[in-house]
Amino acid sequence: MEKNLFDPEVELPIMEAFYTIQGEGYHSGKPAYFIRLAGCDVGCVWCDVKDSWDAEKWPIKNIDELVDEAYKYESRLAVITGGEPYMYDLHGLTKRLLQKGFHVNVETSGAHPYTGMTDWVCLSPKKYKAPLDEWYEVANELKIIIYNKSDFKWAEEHAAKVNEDCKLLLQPEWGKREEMMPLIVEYVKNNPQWNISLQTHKYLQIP
Ligand SMILES: C[S@@+](CC[C@H](N)C(=O)[O-])C[C@H]1O[C@@H](n2cnc3c(N)ncnc32)[C@H](O)[C@@H]1O
Ligand SMILES: Nc1nc2[nH]cc(C(=O)O)c2c(=O)[nH]1
Ligand code: SF4
Ligand SMILES: [Mg+2]
Repeated sequence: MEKNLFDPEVELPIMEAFYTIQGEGYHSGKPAYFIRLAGCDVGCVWCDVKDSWDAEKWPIKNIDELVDEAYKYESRLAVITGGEPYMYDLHGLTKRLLQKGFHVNVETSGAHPYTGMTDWVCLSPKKYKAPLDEWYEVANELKIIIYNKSDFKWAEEHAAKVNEDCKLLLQPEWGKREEMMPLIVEYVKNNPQWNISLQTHKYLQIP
């Protein structure tokens, strides 16, 4: 990995941080403070935050100040996302959030090692850079993005690797949702171990 010019125990590159409603996945509908780390080397063609990829475009922010800002809001749920948050060691950020009484949920592709502490891990594997094996054991939720028909088979390959408590979710790629939703509905009706996840924040037009 590239050598960081900052100490991730103290500061991290941040694209944005905002209070909103968790729009997708198992915890959809819950108010949460989102921290979006800058930087991703996975390169999904359909990524909806490509602006996050180049970490150098974004400021390095102090972790204590970030967590103090999060603490001003009512919810004690924090979601760490990106970018790919595990490009960095998350020990410092997750420890500080937990000390302040937050539940710490993370969104990750699993392409980098697990660091720090979490209450909930949403693993969303990518064809462009496969998850490391360690993530299948820590994942609380497997969220597969359905971009084309072959992704159902690919989803099952990942489901075969996760732990037995892991929730299984299929989420349409946003640009393909009209084409893929009918297939997802049929698939979930026939394979009820899977549930549907929608990006409800996009329908609601909130961040
Ligand atoms: C932007 S990513 C950031 C976290 C991490 N890099 C990852 O991919 O899991 C957050 C979530 O959005 C999903 N996502 C990204 N672009 C999407 C799109 N166009 N349609 C549906 N879901 C998308 C990802 O699969 C992931 O579950
Ligand atoms: N409201 C809202 N919910 C989200 N859940 C996961 C998101 C992400 O980009 O990681 C996201 C996001 O960007 N906004
Ligand atoms: S891993 Fe996540 S942030 Fe990175 S390109 Fe893919 S969807 Fe975007
Ligand atoms: Mg998003």
